[in-house]
Amino acid sequence: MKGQARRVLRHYAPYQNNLQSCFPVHDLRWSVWASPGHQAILTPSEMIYVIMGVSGCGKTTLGAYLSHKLGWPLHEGDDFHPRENVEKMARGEPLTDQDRLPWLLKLHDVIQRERSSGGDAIMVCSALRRLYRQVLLFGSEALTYSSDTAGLHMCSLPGVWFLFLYGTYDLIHARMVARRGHFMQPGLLRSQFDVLEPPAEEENALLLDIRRSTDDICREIQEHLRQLS
Ligand SMILES: Nc1ncnc2c1ncn2[C@@H]1O[C@H](COP(=O)(O)OP(=O)(O)OP(=O)(O)O)[C@@H](O)[C@H]1O
Ligand SMILES: O=C(O)[C@H](O)[C@@H](O)[C@H](O)[C@H](O)CO
Repeated sequence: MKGQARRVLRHYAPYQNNLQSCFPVHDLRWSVWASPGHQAILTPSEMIYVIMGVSGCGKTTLGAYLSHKLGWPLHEGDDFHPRENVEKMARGEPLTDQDRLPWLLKLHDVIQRERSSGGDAIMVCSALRRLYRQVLLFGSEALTYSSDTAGLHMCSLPGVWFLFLYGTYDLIHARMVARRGHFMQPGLLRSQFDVLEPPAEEENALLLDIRRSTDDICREIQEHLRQLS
């Protein structure tokens, strides 16, 4: 068992009898689930960074860079879109919630697999709306809660952090126009901003300004990782 996991178990042992129901401990990289009369169960979940933001904000660029720096596997969300979605975007039509849902569920499965195998990983996914992020974390369960309940209780999972790349429309549009050979048209950027719901703090989000270089952004993420360890 890892040193950190041992420390976590020691810390929570005295409180175990007072716990009324199963609950996740949110601020730890290791997931600990405890319930009355049961030993805390340690599940193997290391860190998963989901790089999010509108099209053209630099997700793929940062994902590749970070994956190389950290030696973590990279899951590129675009590779999981069904062909119809890619064709739709290439025609200049924005995706709807219905188009995105099966894609988000597939990405949820990837996150689940990584969490249960205890590996670190990076995922690139626009994750524009809060509900999309909840589907990434909780799968179809996120759809069965009312928005109030979901807003209160289903906003984060231990060991999964959203890295939100933010910047102005003009900066991102200029980068998209300069980019070559990508199916996503700059004309779709406005619709991406229309749908975007920036992540709130309780969603385990780190906000990263895209005016900085990829290397600078990467350093901040490495610092974040050091602080959590
Ligand atoms: N920090 C940065 N500084 C300057 N240019 C950048 C930076 N990050 C990315 N770029 C450039 O911006 C463009 C968009 O980046 P990228 O393709 O990584 O965005 P994306 O969010 O993955 O887009 P999409 O969601 O459409 O696939 C690319 O041409 C890339 O080289
Ligand atoms: O949610 C969405 O609308 C899509 O994921 C888009 O963000 C594209 O996949 C991406 O931007 C193109 O690479």
